[in-house]
Amino acid sequence: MGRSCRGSPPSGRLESAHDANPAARLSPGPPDGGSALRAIGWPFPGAPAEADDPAWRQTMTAHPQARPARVVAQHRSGYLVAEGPVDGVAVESLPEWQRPKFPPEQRPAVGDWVLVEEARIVALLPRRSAIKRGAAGEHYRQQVIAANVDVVLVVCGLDADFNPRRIERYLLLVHGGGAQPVVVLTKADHPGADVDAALAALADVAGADVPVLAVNARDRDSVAALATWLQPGVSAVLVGSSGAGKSTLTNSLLGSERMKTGEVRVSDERGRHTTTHRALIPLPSGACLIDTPGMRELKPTGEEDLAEGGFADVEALTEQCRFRDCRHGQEPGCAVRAAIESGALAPARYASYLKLRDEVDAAAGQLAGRRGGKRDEKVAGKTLNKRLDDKYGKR
Ligand SMILES: Nc1nc2c(ncn2[C@@H]2O[C@H](COP(=O)(O)OP(=O)(O)OP(=O)(O)O)[C@@H](O)[C@H]2O)c(=O)[nH]1
Ligand SMILES: [Zn+2]
Repeated sequence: MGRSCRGSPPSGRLESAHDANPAARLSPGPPDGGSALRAIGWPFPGAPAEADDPAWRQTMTAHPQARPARVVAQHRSGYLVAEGPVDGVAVESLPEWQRPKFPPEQRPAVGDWVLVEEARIVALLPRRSAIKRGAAGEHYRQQVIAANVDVVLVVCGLDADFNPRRIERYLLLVHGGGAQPVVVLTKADHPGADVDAALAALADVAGADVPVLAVNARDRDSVAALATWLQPGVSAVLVGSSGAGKSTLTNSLLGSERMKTGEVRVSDERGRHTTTHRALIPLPSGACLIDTPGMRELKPTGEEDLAEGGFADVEALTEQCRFRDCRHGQEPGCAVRAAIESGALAPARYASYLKLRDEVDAAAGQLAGRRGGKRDEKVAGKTLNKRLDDKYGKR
């Protein structure tokens, strides 16, 4: 979504006019017409039953007694869900989600919207976007880190943390998940910060469709530049390495000091209180931040597209090599080497491309193996390798 509009808010489709409608009174959901849900990222104005998404309306019609709620956390045998900017409550999962064979990426994750009836989830509203990563382990898995994310703020400090390669990686992984990435360079106020140099270093990393902003995360006025992407109904997440300024940014967006870890108490199924991380943070702007652990180490899932995910320039070069299976070594007519020699392609960016390409390929092979079932793993991997060879040349 919003991929073509540099600098414009992602909420155009979220704000289609739905004025007060008498049907709202008959709708499931809280009596306030949905504003409590809206504070935690419900993507549509107006009452829940008026959701501007036919699939959502259909699911809600099938469960007229149920109420929409957002998943805040996964729980031993169920989920914690919230119906507004209040503590989550424990609800039971749909039985099929508990089956060991059920694909983990199809189970609700933080940020998913579900329909709840008497402390039981009765349906999952179709996911509109997802930030996924490949999960390490013997069996290849995809892990949904956060669902229904509209905006991903890729946070990177303009100090020693500044690393175009890491930003590249985040952008590749965010791409394809359906969310708009925005690069936020913090610590612009540091004496050593060179904003112009950083923007130049990111010129081919963040394409025309990825806004880049330099801010002082401690300064509310500076952070106000993000308002465009944080309008009502928008769900945003912050990604970035430790110390990049995510908490500082969150506090400035909140306009008040908040505990660093945002601990809150929730009731578990026995009515006991446990302490947990607050996953949905309503912002004064009307947007909602999803703060979930697990965003730190992002590994490709195998579904990323290097050309569309920020490496269109390098992919285009590889297609100009004289030999289709060029390995960009000593072959004559190699467009990649020529570009590096002429300075048109930074060696570090090319190295990063190769590394990410290998990671994506490896994950894609495992993914194909998994999708094809255990027995077919080799065959599926071969087919995929052939496709990759056609695409990238033999390696
Ligand atoms: N001067 C200045 N300091 C900043 C800025 N952003 C962050 N800092 C400081 O950098 C340090 C780390 O910032 P945090 O907000 O804790 O970083 P974080 O990304 O939340 O780190 P983790 O919680 O470890 O993931 C703190 O001392 C902040 O005050 C900025 O834009 N300007
Ligand atoms: Zn070549």
